[in-house]
Amino acid sequence: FSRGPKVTYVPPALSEDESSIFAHYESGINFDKYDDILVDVSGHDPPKAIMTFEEAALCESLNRNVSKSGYKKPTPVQKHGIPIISAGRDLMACAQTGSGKTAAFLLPILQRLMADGVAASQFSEVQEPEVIVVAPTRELINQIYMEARKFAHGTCVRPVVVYGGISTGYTIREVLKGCNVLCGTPGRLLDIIGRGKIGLSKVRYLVLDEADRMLDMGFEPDMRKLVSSPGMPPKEDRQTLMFSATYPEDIQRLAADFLKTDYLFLAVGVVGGACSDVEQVVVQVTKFSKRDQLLEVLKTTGTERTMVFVETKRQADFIATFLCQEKVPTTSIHGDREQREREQALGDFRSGKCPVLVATSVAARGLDIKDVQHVVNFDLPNNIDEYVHRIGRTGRCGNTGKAVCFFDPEADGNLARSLVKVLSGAQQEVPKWLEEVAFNAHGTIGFNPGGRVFASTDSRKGGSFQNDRTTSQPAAALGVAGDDDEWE
Ligand SMILES: Nc1ncnc2c1ncn2[C@@H]1O[C@H](COP(=O)(O)OP(=O)(O)OP(=O)(O)O)[C@@H](O)[C@H]1O
Repeated sequence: FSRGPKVTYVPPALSEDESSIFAHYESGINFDKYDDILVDVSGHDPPKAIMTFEEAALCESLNRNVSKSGYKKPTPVQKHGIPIISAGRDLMACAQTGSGKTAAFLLPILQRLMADGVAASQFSEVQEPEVIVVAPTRELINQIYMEARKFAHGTCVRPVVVYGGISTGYTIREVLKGCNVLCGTPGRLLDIIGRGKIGLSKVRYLVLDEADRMLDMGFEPDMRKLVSSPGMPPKEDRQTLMFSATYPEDIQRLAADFLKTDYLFLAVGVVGGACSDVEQVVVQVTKFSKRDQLLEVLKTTGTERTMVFVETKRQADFIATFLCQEKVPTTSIHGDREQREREQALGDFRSGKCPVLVATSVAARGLDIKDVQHVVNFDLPNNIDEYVHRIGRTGRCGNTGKAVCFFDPEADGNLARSLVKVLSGAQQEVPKWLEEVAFNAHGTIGFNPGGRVFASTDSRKGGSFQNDRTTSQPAAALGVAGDDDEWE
C-alpha cells in the first residue's frame, strides 16, 4: 500500500474543549419541510418510525450529546433509520444530501454499544472493534470520526480513525490505545488489518457511507476483501448498513451481496434527487469564457463561502492560482496535495480565511461545512450522481444555497438530459436552450423534462427505475474524481 516516500505527517492534536467538540451550525428555515418529504420503506416487516429523539430511548450520555449538538428533532432518515438499526435489521438508506445520515447510523450503534456495556479495551497489541465504518475520502472519514467522537463524548466507547496520508506508526499507536468504532478509508484500513493489528471477530456493525461509491469499480474489490478478511463475521452474523444520496440500480443489486436477504430499503424522497433547498442555475459557456464568468460569479457572491469544482488536479491548481492573482483569497484541495496541505486547505476554508475552495470531485461527497453558500461547477462531472453530491455541499440541514453550473454544450452535451431531469425533479427552472441541447442529444424517445423523473425505488421491486442511471459506470472510467484523482 505504500506509494512513494514514507509518510510522516501526524495531524494536530484535537481540542478536548467541549465548545469545539460540539461546535455546530444551526438548522435552516427549511428544516421543518423535511417532514413533507415522501418516505418509502420497502422490505419485510419494517419497524415503526420514531417522531422524537425521546422515542429513540437513548441513554443519558447520548441524549446529552445529542442536545449539546443542537439537535431538537430527528430528520426523516433518522426517524426511520434509527428504529430499523435498533431492531437489528440490515439497511440500505437513500436520503438527500445534508439530511443527517451520519447521526442516523451513529446514534443507534452507539446506543447498542452503551446498552451492552462496551468499553474501550486497554492498550493491547490487537484491537477488536465492534464497529467498522468506511467512506471513500480521507476528509470525509475524518469528519465521520469527529461526529462519532462527539456523540461518544463522556462515554467509554472509543472511536479511532485511520486514513492514507498520515504516519502509519502514529495511526497504529492510536488504534492500539483502544478501539471500538474504527473509521477508515479502505486502503489504510486493509493495511492495518493486514498488519495483524485489528481482529475482526467482534465486528457487529459494518457501515458503508457513500455506499454507491464504495461499491463501484474503484472500491468494490477492497470491500470484498474487507468482508472476506479472516475473522470478519459473515453477513448473517453482523449488521450491514449502507447510506448514500444516490444509488444506481446495478450498485443496489451488487450491494445485496453484502446484506442479509431481508434488508430494508429506505428512500427519503427520490433516489438520487438533488436537494431542493439548493437553487440551481445553469449558465451556458464556452471553454474560453469560463474563467471570466467565474470571476463574474465570484464578484456577485462576495466573500461568502464558495466551492468551485473542476475536472482535474492540474486545473484545480491552475484556477486557484488564477483566482489568487485576481485577489480572491482561494485555496485548493485535490489528490496531488499532501495530506498536511489538504487539511490546511479545508481548515482555511472552514474558518473563512479562504472563502473560496477549488476542488476536484475528491471533495464532492459528504463534506459538511458551515456556511457554504455557493457551489460552482466550473467543469461539469460526467456523471449526474456526482453533480448531485457536489451541489449538496450547500443547502444542508434545511439551509438554503445556490449552485451555478457552467454548461459547455460542446463538452457537456452527454449530461444535458440527466441534468434536465435533476433540475425538474428539484422544481428548478430548466433553461429553454438546455432542453434543446438535451432534446437534440437524445432524440424524443423517453424524453420527458417536466414529468416525474426518478422512481424512489428499491431495485428488488424490479425494473421501475426511470432514470439514466441503470448502469453505474466506475468513477475512474468516467473521470468522476477529476480523471486521475485519488480518493483516499
Ligand atoms: N436532527 C438534526 N437536527 C439538527 N441538525 C442535524 C440533525 N441531524 C443532522 N444534523 C446536522 O446536519 C448536517 C448534515 O448532516 P450529515 O453530514 O449527516 O448529512 P448527510 O445526509 O450525511 O449528507 P451527505 O449526503 O452530503 O453526506 C450536519 O451538520 C449535522 O450535524
